[in-house]
Amino acid sequence: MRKLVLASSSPRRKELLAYAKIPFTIMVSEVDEDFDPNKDPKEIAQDLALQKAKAVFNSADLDDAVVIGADTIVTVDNQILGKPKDAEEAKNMLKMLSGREHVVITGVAIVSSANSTIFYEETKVQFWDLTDEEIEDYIKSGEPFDKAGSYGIQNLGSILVKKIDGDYFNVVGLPIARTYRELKKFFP
Ligand SMILES: Cc1cn([C@H]2C[C@H](O)[C@@H](COP(=O)(O)OP(=O)(O)OP(=O)(O)O)O2)c(=O)[nH]c1=O
Repeated sequence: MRKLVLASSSPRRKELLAYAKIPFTIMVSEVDEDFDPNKDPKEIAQDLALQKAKAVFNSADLDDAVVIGADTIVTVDNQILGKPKDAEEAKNMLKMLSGREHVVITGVAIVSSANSTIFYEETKVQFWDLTDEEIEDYIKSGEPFDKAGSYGIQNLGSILVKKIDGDYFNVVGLPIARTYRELKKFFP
């Protein structure tokens, strides 16, 4: 049986991939997540996903394995919001997102020795108007810091969200239904 490897340190991705009931192991390789902000966000998310998957694929004797990597970014006003560096940046991001719609893009790369697949999913998310106090309280919870756009829809961040259009799991970090369909092609 071919081995599936998740190239991710994200506990959310581990949980979501487990839903598909395909056994997998986790291996993580350091990838410098710098990107050119002038590039198309869809390309950035897919490029970073591919870099993560390739870094793991090339780091060990994984010739027969299938490696999956993903990257999630938030875009609003043609700006790309990654993970906040500090509370100030988290505050600025949440202020930008308050009362309006933004787009969450997750790029996914599935790499094997014979062939690879790269795709993305996008989900529109609309936030309620947020008061300064709500933003401060949310930052104090610590939740924004390891998340693109400074929020996590799956926990306390759920109370910021008015509406979503698209795959919920894509926002959390892995569009699992589409990913499952693509993965099945590697495990006929
Ligand atoms: C918008 C949003 C993002 N996120 C998370 C998903 C990703 O883990 C993170 C974006 O960072 P990523 O760089 O995509 O992933 P990561 O660094 O956490 O993990 P790895 O690179 O090892 O795979 O933001 C949520 O958990 N909930 C949300 O609602």
